[in-house]
Amino acid sequence: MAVNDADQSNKSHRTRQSGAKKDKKKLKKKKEQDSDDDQKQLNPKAFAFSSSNKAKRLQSRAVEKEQRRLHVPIIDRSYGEPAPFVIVVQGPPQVGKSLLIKSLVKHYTKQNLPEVRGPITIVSGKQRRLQFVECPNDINGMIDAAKFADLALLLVDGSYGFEMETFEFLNILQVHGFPKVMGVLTHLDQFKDAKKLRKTKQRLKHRFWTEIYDGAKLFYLSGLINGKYVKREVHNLARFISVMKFQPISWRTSHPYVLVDRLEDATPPEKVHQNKKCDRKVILYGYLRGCNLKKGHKVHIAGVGDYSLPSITALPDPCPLPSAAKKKGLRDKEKLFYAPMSGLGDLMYDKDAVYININDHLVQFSKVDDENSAMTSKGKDRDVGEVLVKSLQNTKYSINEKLENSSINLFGQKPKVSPEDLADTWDDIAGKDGEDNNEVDSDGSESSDQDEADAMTKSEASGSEDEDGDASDSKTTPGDHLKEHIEFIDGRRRRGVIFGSGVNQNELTDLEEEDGAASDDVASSDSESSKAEEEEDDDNSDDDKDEDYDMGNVSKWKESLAERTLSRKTPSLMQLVYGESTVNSTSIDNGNDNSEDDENEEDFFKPVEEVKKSTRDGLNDGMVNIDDCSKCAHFVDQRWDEKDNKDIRNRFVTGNLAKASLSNPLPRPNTEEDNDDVFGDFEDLETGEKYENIQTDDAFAATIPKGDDLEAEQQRRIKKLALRAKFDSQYPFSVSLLIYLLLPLI
Ligand SMILES: Nc1nc2c(ncn2[C@@H]2O[C@H](COP(=O)(O)OP(=O)(O)OP(=O)(O)O)[C@@H](O)[C@H]2O)c(=O)[nH]1
Repeated sequence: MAVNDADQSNKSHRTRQSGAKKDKKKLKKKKEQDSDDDQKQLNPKAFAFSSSNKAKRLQSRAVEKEQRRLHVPIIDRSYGEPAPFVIVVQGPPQVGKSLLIKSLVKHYTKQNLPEVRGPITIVSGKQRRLQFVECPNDINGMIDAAKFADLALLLVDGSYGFEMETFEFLNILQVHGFPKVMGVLTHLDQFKDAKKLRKTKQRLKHRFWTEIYDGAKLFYLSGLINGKYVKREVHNLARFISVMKFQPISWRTSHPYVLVDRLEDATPPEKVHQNKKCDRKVILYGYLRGCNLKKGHKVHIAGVGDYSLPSITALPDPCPLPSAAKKKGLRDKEKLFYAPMSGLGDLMYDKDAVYININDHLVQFSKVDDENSAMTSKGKDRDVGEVLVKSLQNTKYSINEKLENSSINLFGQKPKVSPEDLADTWDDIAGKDGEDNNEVDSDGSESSDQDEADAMTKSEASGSEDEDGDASDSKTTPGDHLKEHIEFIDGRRRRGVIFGSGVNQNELTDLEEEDGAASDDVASSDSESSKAEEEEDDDNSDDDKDEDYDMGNVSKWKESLAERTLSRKTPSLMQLVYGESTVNSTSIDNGNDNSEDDENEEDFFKPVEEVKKSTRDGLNDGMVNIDDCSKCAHFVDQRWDEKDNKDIRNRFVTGNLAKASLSNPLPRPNTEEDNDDVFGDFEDLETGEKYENIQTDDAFAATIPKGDDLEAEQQRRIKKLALRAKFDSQYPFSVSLLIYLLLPLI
C-alpha cells in the first residue's frame, strides 16, 4: 500500500510546561544569563577585538570611511571645459613679479611677453589652462586678487627678507578662503657667501612654514641669466604648477564670478562727446567661473559698484584646450595664449581702442620694412597716404597724454605751468583747497600733500640716518605679532618685518652669520639708541630745550619751508628796474616785527582790507623804501578836494589872482624875519655881493649864545633894510605880488 507522505499529519512538539526537566532547563538558562552579566561588569573590554586580524580589518575600514568622507566628490557645476586656474603673483615692489610671469609664459608658450598687463591665459597641458595675474601693490588690489586666486605665488626678496606686503596678503587670503600658496625666493644671486645663502634659505623657509603650514612649498630662483630666471628653475616651478591639484573653494563654487581679461566701451562716441559723464555701456569679457550667470543678475564690479547685467552672451573660447580646439581651416593655428591687455594674441587692447594684430608679411605699410621701403621707393614719390600711415606709427603718445604732460611758460623766469598746476591754482582761488597746499616746485613738478608728507618722513628719517645713509622707522601693525620696519634703501621705501622676537629678520641673518662682529645695521641701531639716550639726558638737564624737543619736528618742518620759500622767491619787478635796494621791504617789515610782534601775529586774522589799509598808512608815515624813486610817499596819496583845486588854479597866471587872495590869503610876511625864509640865499649879480640865508630855526638859535644873538640880529636887519631899498629902487612893482606869483611854482 502506497502511503502518501504529503497527506501525513505529524503531531506537533509540545514543550514541557512543568516538571523536573522544565525546572532544570530554567535553572541552566538563568545561570548562563547571570554569568554573562557578571562578565560584562567585570571586564569592560569584553567587546574589544579578540583577534588581531579582525582588529586590523576593522581599523582599515574605519580609516577608509573617514577618507571617503573627506574626499566626497565635489559636484562640478560647470559644463564644458573648465575655466583656467588663476595664479596670482604677489610680492613687494621690484621683487621680480613681472619677470617671473614673463619667464613662465616663455616656458609654456615659447613666446616673449612684451609687458605684463591684465590676466594672461596660457595652455599648460592637454586638460589645463592657467591665467597669470600680477597682484598690484596696494591693499585694494590685494583684496581683489584674493577673491579670484586659485594659487598664490608669494615672491620674497631673499637678499632683504620678508616684507609687510607678503603678510598683508596672507591675512587677506585667510579672510577670502585660503587658496593654495607657494613661496618663491628671488634675488638670491646677491649673496656672495654660499654658507650665508644656505642659512638664509633655511631661516626664510622655517619662517614661511610658521606663517602658513609646515612643509609649505618654497622655491628658490638663484639668479638671472640674460635678464631671465634660470630655465631649469622655471621649468621645475612650471611643472609643479602643472600637476598641482586645486581644491575648489566652496563659496566660489556656489557663486558665479568672472575675472575680466578684456573690456570694451560700447557707448556711442557722439554721446560721450556731448556729455563726458554720460552713462556708459561697457562690454566685459572673461571666463565664467563658479556657477551659472543669468541675464538681469545683480553683479558687483570690484572697485566700481553694483550693476545689473542687461545681457550675457556665450562666446567661442579665445584660448581653447588643444583637445577641444577644432581646426576650421589650414590657417587656423593652435592658440596657446591669450593676453589682450598685454598685446599678445590677435587682439591688442588699449585705453581707447582695440587693435587687430596682422602679421607683417600680410600688410604693406608695416613699419618694420622702413629701410627696405626706403630702398624700393627710391626714384618714385611715396604715396601721401603711406607717409601718413607711417607717421602715425611713429607716435608714441596719444594727444591726451601729450596734453597732460605739456606745460606753458608764462614768464621767462618762472617755472613752467602744467595743466594740473593751473587746475590747482583755480581750486585755490575758488577756495576749494584751502588747506591743500599744492605748490609748484622749482623744477616745475607739483608737490602735493603726499609729497610734503614724504618729504617730512624723509626729513624726519634724515635725522636718524645711519652711516649708510639708510633711514629707518618702525611701527606696529594693529592686532598682529608683526612689526613694520620702514627703511629707505637706494631711494626705495621698503617695509621690512620684525617678528615677535623683536629682532629684524635681516639683522637676524647678520647676527647669525657674523656672530660676535657687530653688523652695520646692528651698529647703526645701537648708535641710534645711544643717540636717543643722549637726547633724553639733555632734556633732563636743560629745561629750555624741552620746547625744542617737543616742537622738534615742527621746527624742522618750518625750516625746510622757509628755505623752500626763499628759493622760490620771485624777483620783484621794481628791483629789476631800479636795482637792488639796500633797505628792502622785508627789512622794514623785520623792523616792524621786532617792535610789534603781537600786531603782526594778529594780522594773520585781520580782514584783507584792513591789512591793506594799515600797509597804506605805513606808506604815508614814511615807511617806504627810501631808495625807491618810483614812490612819492607824501604826495601820492594826498587827496585834494574840489575847493583846493580851485584855489590852486587861481594862484596861476591863468586863474583869478584877486579871488585867490580873497578866498585864502596867504599869511603876508609881517616881520622881516619871515621874509628871510622867503628869499633864502641871494646873490646880487650886478654888484657881485653874496647874501646867505641865515637859519633861524629854533634848533639853530639854541646853539647861538644869547649875547651875540642880539648884535648879529641888529647887523642883519641893517643889511636887509639896505638890500630892500636897493631892490625897491630897481623893481617898480610890489615885492609881495612877486612872492605870490612865485609861491605856487615852488
Ligand atoms: N639680481 C637679480 N635681479 C632680479 C631678480 N629678480 C628680478 N630682478 C630684477 O629686478 C627688477 C624688477 O623686476 P620686475 O619683474 O619688474 O619686478 P616687479 O615686482 O614686477 O616690479 P613692480 O611691478 O614695479 O612691482 C628687474 O630689473 C629684474 O631684472 C633676481 O633674482 N636677481
